[in-house]
Amino acid sequence: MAEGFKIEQNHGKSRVRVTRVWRSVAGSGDLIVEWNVGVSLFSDCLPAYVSADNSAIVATDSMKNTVYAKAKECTEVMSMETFAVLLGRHFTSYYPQVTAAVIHIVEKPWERVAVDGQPHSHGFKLGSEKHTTEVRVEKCGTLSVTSGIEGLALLKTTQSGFEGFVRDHFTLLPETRERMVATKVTAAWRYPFAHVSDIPAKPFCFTQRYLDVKKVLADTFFGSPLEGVYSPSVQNTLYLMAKAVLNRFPDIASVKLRMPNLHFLPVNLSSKDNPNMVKFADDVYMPTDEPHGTIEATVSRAMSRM
Ligand SMILES: O=c1[nH]c(=O)c2[nH]c(=O)[nH]c2[nH]1
Repeated sequence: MAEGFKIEQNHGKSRVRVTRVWRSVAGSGDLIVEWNVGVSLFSDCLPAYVSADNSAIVATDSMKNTVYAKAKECTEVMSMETFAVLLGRHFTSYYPQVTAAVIHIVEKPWERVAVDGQPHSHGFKLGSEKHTTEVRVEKCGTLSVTSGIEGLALLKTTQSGFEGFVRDHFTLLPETRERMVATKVTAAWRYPFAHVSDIPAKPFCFTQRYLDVKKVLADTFFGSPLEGVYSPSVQNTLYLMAKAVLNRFPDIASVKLRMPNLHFLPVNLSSKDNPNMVKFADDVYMPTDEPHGTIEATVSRAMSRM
């Protein structure tokens, strides 16, 4: 409470870009990660807002420097979830006035290349979808860790339709059992670690889990290699994808999926003189993501915490 007003505040540094290289990691050559780090600190610094007293403020410039200093200290390979917990623990234990820290990281998808079928010891190329994490650490050690995927672009040329929806005065869309379906999945799931002491020591468990969840999501979207699986709507496919993740990983309590419906519109072109210039036969489409449908849901186990 200040001067009769309530103020909730936090401050931090966004888009701190850091690259860490670990040299000659056993059996695989150099390892590189490129992280885009966001730090938000919740601290008792009301006087800065109310009476221009900056004495409790941790400079956002110092937060940025801390990211580089801690990356330097990480001499062993580390997942970005573990790095985020490490940063959160540092900020909440080093500064008395900091009550909580939220660390957000997006990893740039550098992937090791193969040359003549052999993994390259120090060559990488950029992939597409990104691994994300958000970690909140409280001073008392209470923890929340979510991980996610951003930009997982998936497409099927068939085995998709959309029927039985509301038809009214404004409806033009024909019903179909044959269409393309494409999306760019954003996913987030929460781990069960409730305290900083619960974080597992195994360095790759978060990274491996990210790869496993991504595979379950994509495999469920596509179905088997030859027949595939029919999608009656993006909504139903989203639900089946989330359910598959929850069934496969009992320690994940809830999954949030955002799946835009990126349209491929049938192309029919005609004029009075040329009525059949381009007649659509499931072959020529106009891709467009503007506008696009937005389908989003969080699927949880009953009694989950997310
Ligand atoms: O899978 C779909 N879900 C919708 O909600 C929707 N709405 C729409 O126009 N096309 C589609 N497709």
